[in-house]
Amino acid sequence: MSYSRNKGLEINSLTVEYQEGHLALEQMDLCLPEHSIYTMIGPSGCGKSTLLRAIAGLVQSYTGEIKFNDQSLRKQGTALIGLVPQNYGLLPWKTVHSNIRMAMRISDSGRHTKGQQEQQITSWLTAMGIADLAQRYPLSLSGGQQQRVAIARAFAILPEIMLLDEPFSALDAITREEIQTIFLENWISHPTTTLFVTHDVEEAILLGEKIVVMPSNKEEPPVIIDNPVFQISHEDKRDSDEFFAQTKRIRKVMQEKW
Ligand SMILES: Nc1ncnc2c1ncn2[C@@H]1O[C@H](COP(=O)(O)OP(=O)(O)OP(=O)(O)O)[C@@H](O)[C@H]1O
Repeated sequence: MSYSRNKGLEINSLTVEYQEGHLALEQMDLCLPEHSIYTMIGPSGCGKSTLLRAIAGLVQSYTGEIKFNDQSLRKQGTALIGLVPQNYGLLPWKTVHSNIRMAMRISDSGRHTKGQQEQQITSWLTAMGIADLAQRYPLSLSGGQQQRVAIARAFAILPEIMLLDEPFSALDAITREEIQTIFLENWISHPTTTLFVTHDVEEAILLGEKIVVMPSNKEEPPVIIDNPVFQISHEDKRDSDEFFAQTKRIRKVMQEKW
């Protein structure tokens, strides 16, 4: 299936200042065409989480513009956004199932029947390998299990924009590879406009159509790198010459910009 690419997500001159004199982001510009997936890496404190939180509407005191298909995201309800935050963002007093169910109820606005929603929840929990945890509460789960619930919840609401803040950081290496594959398969069948923050260079190369490298100097613009590895079939990526060349290229940019 081919998707039209509208303007998508546009960040124009975004500046966030939590405390006077301390800029978390300074005049940042970035564009992600609709239905694209970009990965982002950057040094700690360069403003990656702040960017995701501003797009998601959790940070409102910013200057500049954030638009999706020409509509300002300042207006609530402009676009349905799925956010997987670093702290997972689960409600501790709700079970795993209820956490996902509630997000779907809020976002669905009558598009799907209760039965269809239940089917979706079961299918996402199964895909994430946590179907047996449906009736548990978040605080009784490991970090990696909570992370998988947060990912299942973000997928289940079928968002127009997906924002992920180091979503696989708490997973062991094998589970991480499995979930990366599931994640990418899902993105291919539902190509939501996606910005994926990671500290892992390999993960950035495996999952991004383009890779955004944030500089440590906030006055400098992000470096956007084309990623030919994205075109290679997922299981062959790690062993390809392009993957090694891309790793070298990105490390060089990191050395220059961090
Ligand atoms: N709620 C807040 N109040 C004050 N300052 C904040 C707040 N949140 C973040 N900051 C500051 O804003 C800057 C950017 O933080 P942010 O969390 O966006 O960086 P990051 O690139 O996501 O870092 P990391 O990779 O460590 O998660 C940092 O200097 C941080 O200390």
